[in-house]
Amino acid sequence: MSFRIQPAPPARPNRCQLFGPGSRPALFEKMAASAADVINLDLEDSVAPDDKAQARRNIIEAIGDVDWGSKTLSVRINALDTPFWYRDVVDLLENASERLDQIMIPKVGNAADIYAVDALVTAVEAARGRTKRIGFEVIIESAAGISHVEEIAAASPRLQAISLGAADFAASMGMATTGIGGTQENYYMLHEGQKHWSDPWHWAQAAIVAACRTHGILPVDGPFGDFSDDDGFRAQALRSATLGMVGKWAIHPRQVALANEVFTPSEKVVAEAREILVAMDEARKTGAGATVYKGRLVDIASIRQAQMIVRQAELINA
Ligand SMILES: CC(=O)SCCNC(=O)CCNC(=O)[C@H](O)C(C)(C)COP(=O)(O)OP(=O)(O)OC[C@H]1O[C@@H](n2cnc3c(N)ncnc32)[C@H](O)[C@@H]1OP(=O)(O)O
Ligand SMILES: O=CC(=O)O
Ligand SMILES: [Mg+2]
Repeated sequence: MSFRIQPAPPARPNRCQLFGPGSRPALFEKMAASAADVINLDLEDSVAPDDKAQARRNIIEAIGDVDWGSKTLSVRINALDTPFWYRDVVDLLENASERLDQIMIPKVGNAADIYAVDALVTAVEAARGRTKRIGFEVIIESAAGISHVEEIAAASPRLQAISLGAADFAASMGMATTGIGGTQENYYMLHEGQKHWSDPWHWAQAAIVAACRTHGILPVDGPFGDFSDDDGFRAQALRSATLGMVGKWAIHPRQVALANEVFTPSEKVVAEAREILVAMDEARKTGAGATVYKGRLVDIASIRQAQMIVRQAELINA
């Protein structure tokens, strides 16, 4: 471990982030009643330019009027290369109730993007005497974003979560696909005449996880576009969880239960983690740093792995 201890990420569940367009207020109560940990009301790409102003009004009203329970409530603003984003920030922070937890900044390309939003948010908060400090979450979904992911993760103490946005990421990278996440037909290795599919999102996810873990931020997998493909969603989510991500977006309500299932450690996994902690405690009493659990090595690093799983389970059940 470096001299600088790895900071812990925000201690809240983030297994599923359910999105809905701000231009469809009829969905808001349904989103609030869902089992998602985080709600993302969208002002960006699911809202047509002519509907942006009305969507802002819908969202501001709903933040105060809808019972969002204990969910984390987030609004995705428009990107910094549009004429909409400053008005999103100003209107939200001047008019929305303090129930709002976060704003999500899409298409961030470098730390300066976050600095710019932070400066505006800080000024409006001070001017309006808002007592609750708004958190940020961002989407890495461009070549610039992934190239600067570490400086982005370090950019603001407001930052709570970073998501991979597979759709815009693919577009920015010039990837030969119109699919949003998941297996890509042409991304395979050939071995003795057999195709073995690889994961084109893997490296970007791993880079995001590393940047997030370095700076105490939640790494999240973004959208999976084909909402009729439950198995495909589950496979993508399982890969993300294995890499260290804590949750995944749902762009349709049927994906919420799938994300919750994958990102909630199963009873079996938690029981095994607890057994490893007990085995290592026994080993410690005999002065050993390593022991055998179910025929395999466990050592002091296994304590940290097991603790991550137990902590995640405790967070969800809190
Ligand atoms: C690449 C990106 O940026 S992804 C993030 C931005 N995109 C989004 O926010 C899109 C979010 N999703 C949606 O807009 C919609 O789910 C769509 C357009 C994909 C599909 O909408 P519909 O055609 O209405 O879906 P469908 O008919 O299957 O809906 C089934 C039920 O779920 C409800 N529902 C649909 N979407 C949502 C949602 N996002 N949240 C909550 N409930 C929803 C419908 O109202 C319907 O309810 P009912 O049974 O009471 O009538
Ligand atoms: O905003 C999300 C994406 O995939 O693009
Ligand atoms: Mg996008």
